[in-house]
Amino acid sequence: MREKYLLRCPGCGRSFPDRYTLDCPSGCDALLRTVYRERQLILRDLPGIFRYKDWLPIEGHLRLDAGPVSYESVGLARELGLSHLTVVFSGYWPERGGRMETCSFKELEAQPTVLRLREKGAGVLQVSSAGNTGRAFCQISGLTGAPVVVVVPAAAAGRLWTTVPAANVCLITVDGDYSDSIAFGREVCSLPGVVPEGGAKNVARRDGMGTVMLDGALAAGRLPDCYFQAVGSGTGGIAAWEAAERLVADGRFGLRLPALHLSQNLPFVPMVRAWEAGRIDIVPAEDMPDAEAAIARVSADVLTNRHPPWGVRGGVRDALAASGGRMYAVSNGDAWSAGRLFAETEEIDLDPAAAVAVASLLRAAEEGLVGPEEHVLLNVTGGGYERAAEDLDRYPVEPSLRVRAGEAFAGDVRDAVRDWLTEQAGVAARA
Ligand SMILES: Cc1ncc(COP(=O)(O)O)c(C=O)c1O
Repeated sequence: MREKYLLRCPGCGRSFPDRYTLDCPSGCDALLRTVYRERQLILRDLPGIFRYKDWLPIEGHLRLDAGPVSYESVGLARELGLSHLTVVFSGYWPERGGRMETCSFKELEAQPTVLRLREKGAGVLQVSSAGNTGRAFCQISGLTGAPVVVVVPAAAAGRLWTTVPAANVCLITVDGDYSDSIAFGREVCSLPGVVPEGGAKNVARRDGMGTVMLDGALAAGRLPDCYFQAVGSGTGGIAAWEAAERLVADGRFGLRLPALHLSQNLPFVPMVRAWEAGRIDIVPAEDMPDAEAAIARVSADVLTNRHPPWGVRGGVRDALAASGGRMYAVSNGDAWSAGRLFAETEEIDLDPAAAVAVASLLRAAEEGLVGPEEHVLLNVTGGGYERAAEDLDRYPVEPSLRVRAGEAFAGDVRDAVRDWLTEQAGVAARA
């Protein structure tokens, strides 16, 4: 194969070149995958995730040193009675080399996504988010100058900050929840030149998140037996599975896929319920009854996606089934205690979502679902907020537009976004 990579549809088996393609041209209900020319992992002498450039859908790299950091746990491992616990940390922890200044693994997806879009010349990115993803994209916009339209629920606007000025962000707040932001974002993409980020369909997002598995396996010298992560969309779990399949094909890291141990935060646990009931589709009445009330009660609200890529070919359900995985429902109380234990034993504060993953590992160790000699990878998807608040500047991202509940993307609102796009095109032409 001449190209660095192709996209392949697991539905119809067709392969084709990438044009920031999010869907199979034949219309299959499947997540496209990247197939790279290099079958073995080559490490590049580049910063952050670009060390893994050969397995990212990009040609160049960004000069950003913000990748996952992996280390062998001592304190938490002793507490849990595990002999081989690799922590892969995404967040701010300078002593360990953690330089994701917005404190979550969403920076892993934002970096290759912004670069892929720029290389494909596809336009201006639109991202809908409940907080962490939007913040990560604002940060990468601030660092690279890439324009981005971010749509968030009004209640989440306070989570949108960066540690560098971000002058090329159009932040739109919507009176409503995450699903309303997604719906409004879709309308914004009807403007010529605005491209949806794509969520789980975006191969750059998944392969960026997959660097957690690559980094952890390199640090341990082998693939783990079990992988722990808290999930909302489950994209990180799919990414871990795909990266592990690549490492199996490489041949130097072991031949068995790690079992995915994925967790959600009670009372909103649609994927746990669908998995336990053996359902191919998430049935709202069964799997997320009283969704609004349930979402309001979780401590980790970034885990409350109502439309995860569950039953789609190559989605979360396939990843769990292929790897012999399992799911955990974690209460707020258990997550809180696990977060405190992690802070005591490893000496860094956690994002509430990462605390959910630690709680699931605690339960697995207690119940013998992982053995003391098994190799475990714990994906700590966010943390270091306290350190970041002490060390770093913080720039709130101010909303450019505030949209009322039910307001259509039309008239003045549409004109305002179009004017912003024209202004951005002028900035790009002058650069
Ligand atoms: C800190 C953190 N952890 C975990 C998740 C879940 O990620 P996903 O389900 O997309 O893999 C999120 C999602 O926003 C997050 O912000």
